[in-house]
Amino acid sequence: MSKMRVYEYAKQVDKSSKDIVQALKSKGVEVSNHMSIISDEDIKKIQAPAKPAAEAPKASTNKKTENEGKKNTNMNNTKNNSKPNNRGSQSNPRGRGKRRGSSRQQSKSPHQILALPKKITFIESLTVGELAEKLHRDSSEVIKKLMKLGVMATKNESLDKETIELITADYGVEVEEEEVIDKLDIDIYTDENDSEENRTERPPVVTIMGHVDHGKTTLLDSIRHTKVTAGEAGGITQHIGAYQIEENNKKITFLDTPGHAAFTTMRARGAQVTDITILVVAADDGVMPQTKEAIAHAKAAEVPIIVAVNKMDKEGANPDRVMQELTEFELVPEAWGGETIFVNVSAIKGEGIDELVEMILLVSEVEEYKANPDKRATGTVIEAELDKGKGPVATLLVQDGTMHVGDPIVVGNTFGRIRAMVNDLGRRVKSAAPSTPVEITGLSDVPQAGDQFVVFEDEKKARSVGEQRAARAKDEERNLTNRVSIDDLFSQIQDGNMKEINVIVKADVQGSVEAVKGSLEKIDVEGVKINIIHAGAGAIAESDVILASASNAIIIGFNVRPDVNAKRTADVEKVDIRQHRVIYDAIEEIEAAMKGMLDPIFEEKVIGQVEIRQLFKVSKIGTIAGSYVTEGKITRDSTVRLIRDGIVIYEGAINALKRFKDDVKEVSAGYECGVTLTKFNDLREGDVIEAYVMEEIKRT
Ligand SMILES: Nc1nc2c(ncn2[C@@H]2O[C@H](COP(=O)(O)OP(=O)(O)OP(=O)(O)O)[C@@H](O)[C@H]2O)c(=O)[nH]1
Repeated sequence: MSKMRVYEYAKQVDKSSKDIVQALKSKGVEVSNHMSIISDEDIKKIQAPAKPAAEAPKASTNKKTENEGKKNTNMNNTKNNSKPNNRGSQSNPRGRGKRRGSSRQQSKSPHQILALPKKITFIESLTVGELAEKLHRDSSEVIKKLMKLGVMATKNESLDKETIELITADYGVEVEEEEVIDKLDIDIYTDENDSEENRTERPPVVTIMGHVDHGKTTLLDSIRHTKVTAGEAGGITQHIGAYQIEENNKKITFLDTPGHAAFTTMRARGAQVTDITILVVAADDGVMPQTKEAIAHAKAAEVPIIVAVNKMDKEGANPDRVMQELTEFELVPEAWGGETIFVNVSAIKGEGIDELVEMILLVSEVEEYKANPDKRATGTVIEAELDKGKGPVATLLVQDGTMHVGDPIVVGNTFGRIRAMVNDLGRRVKSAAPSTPVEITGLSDVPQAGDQFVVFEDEKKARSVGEQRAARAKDEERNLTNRVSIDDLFSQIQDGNMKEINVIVKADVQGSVEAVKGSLEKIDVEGVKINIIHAGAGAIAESDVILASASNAIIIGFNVRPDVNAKRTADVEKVDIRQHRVIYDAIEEIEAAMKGMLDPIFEEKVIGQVEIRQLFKVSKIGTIAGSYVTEGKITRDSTVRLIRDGIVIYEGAINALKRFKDDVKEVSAGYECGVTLTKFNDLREGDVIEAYVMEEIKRT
């Protein structure tokens, strides 16, 4: 009994919480409101010497009951006399059970006091009316009590947990929030039949990540060819998105879906499949943007990293430089006193593969990956597609338990019975142990990569859960009206739906990233926090959009553009990408949106993309970009942006747009053209010119 809330104490001594807060403050006790927690010592400070210490609970309870009784009688009288209609309207919107409650109240004589319940329960929230009913009190009485606490609520308004607790405490009624068990959560159907002794060693699951062209695919192929003997493979290896090798009777599972995508999509969907990440860094190129991104992903997932320094056969190979560069990311080689394993390899020549495999086994020995093969299987979807002949096919990674042909299964929002299983060697198998990837058929629909699966005990249950999950997913999709966008930030903040704004920041250079981050964090709009969930240098990638979609975030791009995939995904997922060239503009826009002061804006509409294929230097004119319109069209009067590797190099106007020798007004997709830009000559082959116009957008 050493701690209580201000309002509890206030009730005991029959004073208002406000008075108590003031009294406490005047004695130097730091309290902010009725919910603040105070100790016996604090209480002592404000107790007048004449008044005995806090009344014995018994006495105060009695007093309260008396009080409540009186109030209740009054309320009933008032209502009966002056508001006869209220009652009818009150029972209207209620459900059956609830109506019974109110009719019970109705049948009582106005003078008869209904006892308060000892305890009430609720799920998530209650409306004022529902709470009143549970307390056997009239709504207007509860509304008055709320007013006293400074809460203005109508009968149909929902109350949050804290307010429900306040009111019930005021009545001296116990309250408990009931946890809802989601019958459609497949986790609850996993096989409970588990114990530590049943868990045995399982193969590690390895993902290969690294910068474009550093040799991920070549390394995966090389490992597979070196370690899977031709005889075993029967000459045909099957691409199922993952494969297993065996070395010294120990297996290793490799995911060969592109590492980053696998990581981001799966992690965005809450799945963690990777045990070890191989970070491939080309010895002649060193640490590059995607190397950094890969490190960030692996670290966020707390997955151990083994560095494979690739392309050692190349003349310019400089493994020391790679090591040096990686120390900045806390990847320090053992030779230099660190803990990170570095292996020099040449994927193309198959050199260093043995050592790499050995190191993977070493890490897995240390980490002791375990699973229980004697229970119903659970795991994650690696890949899935619709096959014309076979129907939905999915590669599943069994993460725990053993899967058998014939098992009833729920996979994401679909279900089925496993008709056939094929392993990575293209062979039909009857069962799949932990860490084994298998391609299955027999599902009723195509699941998504990253979906979880659970083998069920009986098929009927699997069907019922699967069907309901599918229905719910459909509903959710329908309800996914709008993700957060700048335009509706203010209304969401106003509605109280938005307490935190998730933001992803992408900029051309790290310096800008830091600057944008810093300024965003400084924005101060009452009660709303900006939460930067990811920030980095480089183009806006699909993984950024997926992350934004998973966390309902806005992407702010500073001097960078989304690539094609990112743009497509952003359209589908309705992710708001805001692009700016001046940091101040970006900050101002967010701040204005948060305050509901957005000016009517012109929005840019990209009308086409042009790829520069060949350059012609003409002494008087400058550089002419021999180009090809890949998408949409380019017009003479459109504004253009020159993009190189996702970074905006130039923004301005077209100087001349020609087809052959003629000036033209516009050129459409599929045609070649010659372009010169106003006051800009540093064009390169492979650059992309994006043409856009500004359109006024009507706010809805
Ligand atoms: N000399 C040399 N070239 C290599 C080696 N490994 C890969 N390459 C070459 O580097 C290029 C890129 O290799 P990939 O395996 O496609 O690289 P990646 O990282 O999978 O590339 P993306 O899939 O585009 O991200 C190819 O031309 C390979 O032949 C190596 O060990 N030595």
